[in-house]
Amino acid sequence: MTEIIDGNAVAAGLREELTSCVDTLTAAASRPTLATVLMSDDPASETYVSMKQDDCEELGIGTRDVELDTDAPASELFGVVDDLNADDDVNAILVQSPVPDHVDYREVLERIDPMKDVDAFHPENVGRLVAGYPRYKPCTPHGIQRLLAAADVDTDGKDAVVVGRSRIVGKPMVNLFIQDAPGGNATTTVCHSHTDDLTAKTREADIVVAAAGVPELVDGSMLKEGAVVIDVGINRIEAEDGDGTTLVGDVDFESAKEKASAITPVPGGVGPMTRAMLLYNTVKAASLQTDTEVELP
Ligand SMILES: Nc1nc(=O)c2c([nH]1)NC[C@@H]1CN(c3ccc(C(=O)N[C@@H](CCC(=O)O)C(=O)O)cc3)C=[N+]21
Repeated sequence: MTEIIDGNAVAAGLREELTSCVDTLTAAASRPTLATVLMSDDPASETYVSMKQDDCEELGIGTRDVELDTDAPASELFGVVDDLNADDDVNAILVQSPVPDHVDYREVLERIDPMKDVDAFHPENVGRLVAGYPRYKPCTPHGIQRLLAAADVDTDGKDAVVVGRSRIVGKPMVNLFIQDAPGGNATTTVCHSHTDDLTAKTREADIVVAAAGVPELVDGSMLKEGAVVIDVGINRIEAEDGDGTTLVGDVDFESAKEKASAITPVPGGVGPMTRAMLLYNTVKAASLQTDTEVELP
């Protein structure tokens, strides 16, 4: 029987455990607080940001909600980041991507105080991760490590194939997989759009992480029997009945399920874990900034 890894359930368990950390920090120091900055009219971005805000409220984490017009000058966004950096009541800052074309996202990321950078996208935090002493682990790959652990998948000595080399998923996933266990010590191959024979690589894998942003790229014929399949894709495509859009992953779930020993669904897999690890990093940020120890789950 193929295990369907329930990201909603694993994330809910983690949120529950984080609640006591939030209570400890609130009592001993101050309420952990996350600021979200949205500069987009994209309904998906709006939904993600409001889900993140709702998660915070559920745990007792404070929120700041900044929204900017998409035609505002970049300097206005920089000013918002500067103010949030300087605000001692704000522990964590997330500038939702994508930002409009006239804003250089890289400049935004480099402006965020690395101590408040709960996405772990600032070069200092990327550098620490690559060097092997991460401060914050990037939310999606960290969430994937937690999902694998929850499904009793030991990565140590396994062959992992990461499909996709993005800054926010593929690259940090590789870095976490090649670090020490738990969740690491995997022999890791990274594939991307210039990979000559993707199927030859994925067929060798004990663990496949599909993070290419290509709908249903990985199907059952590309998998080894018993592989563990993690689907990071969130592609909104036209519904088959022509009525609106539907959400599909980077994995063809039905055929992949026939081969896999365990697989994550979309929705309800990696997405909720990404949000849970953002809460985790926010709690960690508050703990670091207030010198208050908490036992992170
Ligand atoms: N600075 C920044 N940090 C991010 O972490 C970031 C970002 N920008 N920009 C966009 C991506 C995307 N992302 C998602 C997180 C959770 C779900 C999620 O919870 N999805 C649910 C619901 C999906 C739905 O119904 O739309 C699920 O998969 O079950 C999806 C997408 C974070 N991102």
